[in-house]
Amino acid sequence: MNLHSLGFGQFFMSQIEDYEQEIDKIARVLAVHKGVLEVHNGEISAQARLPESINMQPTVGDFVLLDGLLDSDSLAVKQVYERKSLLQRMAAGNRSQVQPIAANVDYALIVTSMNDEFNLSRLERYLLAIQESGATPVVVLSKQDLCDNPDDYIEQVERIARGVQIIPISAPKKLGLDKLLSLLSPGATLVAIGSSGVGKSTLVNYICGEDMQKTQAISFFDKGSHTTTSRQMLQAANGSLVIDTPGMREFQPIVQAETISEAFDDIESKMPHCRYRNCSHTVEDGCAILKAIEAGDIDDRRWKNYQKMQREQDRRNQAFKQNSKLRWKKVHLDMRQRKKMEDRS
Ligand SMILES: Nc1nc2c(ncn2[C@@H]2O[C@H](COP(=O)(O)OP(=O)(O)OP(=O)(O)O)[C@@H](O)[C@H]2O)c(=O)[nH]1
Ligand SMILES: [Zn+2]
Repeated sequence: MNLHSLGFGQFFMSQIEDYEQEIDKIARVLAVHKGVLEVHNGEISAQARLPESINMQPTVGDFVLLDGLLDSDSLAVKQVYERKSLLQRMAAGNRSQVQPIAANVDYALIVTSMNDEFNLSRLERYLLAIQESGATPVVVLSKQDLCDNPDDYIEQVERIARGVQIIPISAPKKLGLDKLLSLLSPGATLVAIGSSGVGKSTLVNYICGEDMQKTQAISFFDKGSHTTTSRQMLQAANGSLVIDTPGMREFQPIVQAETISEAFDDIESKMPHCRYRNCSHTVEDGCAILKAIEAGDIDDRRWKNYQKMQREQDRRNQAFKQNSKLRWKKVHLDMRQRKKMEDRS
């Protein structure tokens, strides 16, 4: 066991300035608690403090440089390495704050159950966030044992997620496990995301093996003292790394305009065919979108979701702009204040 068995590779090596100095002080973040990180270097785990002056806020899956060896008494994070991928969303409740979910993920499993919980618009939103993150999305359709028509669900997903692997599973019937396991390779990182109760933790236990706690090389912190409200990384018996996340009630992905355009190309490619250049696609005669919806070429649901994501993107841009304006205002005020003080002295 070493850092490489935790997914450390060339991408991170190339960021190391002084190999001899740094390599023994690098670790991966297993969990984040208030101001304290649980880290592991493939051999031992440790806790590290998070100074306020850090270059970026670490999250589960990050590789960090510490200020000492992992067996030191008191450790702090010195640096967070650039990420291979970063899954994030807008914080629920605070519409101008970005919340990282997991870093350096290879596969992001969107878990959704084949029952009333199933929601294509939400799935679309998860898919866009993953596309933006740099990870590969996989759709896991859970609770197949409770469903009479799994093929209906699979077809619906296929329509909105072209080229994305779809894996129907049942934990009690042990269906789909082989397909899931084929994604796992030593050092690969997976994250499971989705609403509460869809079976993420069940899936993670399923992947990691029932007797995970015993077989695992990574010794995990006492689960009893941390509630399942926090994200954490576990290691499966075959050496892949799996991140469990708490259910998300509200999911606003952070996506660039280009990502939206790419994902909704079926919609945007019709817009130039509207009769009027500035068509609002609401009431106009000769609107290609309205026509396509009417003809059933575009799903009304998908159109609404597209519009919602566009609106959210506009609002985010506004909020970010506002934030940076405020920051600059403060910088200028500080500067003026300092100048005054200097003038006086
Ligand atoms: N019948 C059936 N039940 C399942 C399956 N997977 C999970 N469950 C059950 O669904 C319930 C919720 O499963 P969890 O794994 O805790 O769901 P979760 O997504 O981790 O939920 P949160 O931790 O709240 O986000 C549990 O009672 C599981 O036993 C499945 O494939 N079939
Ligand atoms: Zn139009």
